[in-house]
Amino acid sequence: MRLLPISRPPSLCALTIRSSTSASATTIHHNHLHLSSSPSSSSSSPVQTISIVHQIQQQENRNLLLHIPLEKLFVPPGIELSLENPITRILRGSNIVLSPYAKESQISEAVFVKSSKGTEDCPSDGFPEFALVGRSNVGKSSLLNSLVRRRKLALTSKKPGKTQSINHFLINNSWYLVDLPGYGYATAPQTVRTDWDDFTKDYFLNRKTLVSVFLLIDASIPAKKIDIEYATWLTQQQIPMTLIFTKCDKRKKQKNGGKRAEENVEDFHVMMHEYFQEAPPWIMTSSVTNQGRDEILLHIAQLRNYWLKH
Ligand SMILES: Nc1nc2c(ncn2[C@@H]2O[C@H](COP(=O)(O)OP(=O)(O)OP(=O)(O)O)[C@@H](O)[C@H]2O)c(=O)[nH]1
Ligand SMILES: [Mg+2]
Repeated sequence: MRLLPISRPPSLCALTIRSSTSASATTIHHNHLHLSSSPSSSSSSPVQTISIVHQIQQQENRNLLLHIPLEKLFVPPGIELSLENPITRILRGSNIVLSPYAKESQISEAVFVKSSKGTEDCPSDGFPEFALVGRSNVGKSSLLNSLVRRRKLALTSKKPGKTQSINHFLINNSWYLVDLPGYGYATAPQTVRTDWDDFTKDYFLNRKTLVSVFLLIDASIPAKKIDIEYATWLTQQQIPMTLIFTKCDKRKKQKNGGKRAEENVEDFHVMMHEYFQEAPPWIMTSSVTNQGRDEILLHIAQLRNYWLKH
């Protein structure tokens, strides 16, 4: 098995940490991060260099290494990374560190509850919820179906603009997945589109039980300006956001920019770099191969369980 590193700008390759003790080295075991101390020969100052290496199994059986600097990891609430706590699991195909809160992640029941036209109409039982948003056709409804392992719970379509309201799906009778209308192009008239945008943004700003917005980005094409704008808006409004890269199963095509999914993901991070003070959680997925399904469910579980306890 040959592991090929992805080329990337130097700024994204490694994090340098000042340490009061001797310099340290990092050993990576697949998705585990293992920090350990060892003397450094290349540096006279006590400096520690750490990078996280990710192994991503590609559809065509290529293995790629994805380097994630420590500062770009998403450390969920409830844990701290330190040399005293040396082995930490990173969710495959993501920058998300696993915490002890990631319990009871699997879905045993999913029920469509209601379609709402505004935040006030949404269910009022206080259960925590996670909302899927993204450009029309990015794969929101497909991802929801993949997560709940039902082919047709949320309606999908090749034609953009299928989902037109706030749709609540009750999971395990204790939390919600919420399917939202897409932004960007849609076959609906401009006035109706503006309406969706308004009520979606009002929902983000005013929904008290919203734990995280899942912003879906199509990884089979280069990032769109509108995705950057949406991510920036959510960040500016301090709305918790997880970036979900979709369609990672698709092969690269010249007409779509000629880049592999992980290269488009990397480009997106580079473009967003200046807007984020802290790295948001991100994860690579496919609703065709179900890549990332268990990982998203673990991510949801740890955010949800922490939210319920605090
Ligand atoms: N290859 C591939 N195709 C996908 C994936 N996810 C969705 N699609 C396809 O993309 C198209 C749009 O999927 P939807 O799930 O309806 O997209 P949506 O974001 O809910 O769209 P709107 O409701 O219109 O905003 C469909 O033809 C899906 O089959 C994926 O992971 N891989
Ligand atoms: Mg949809």
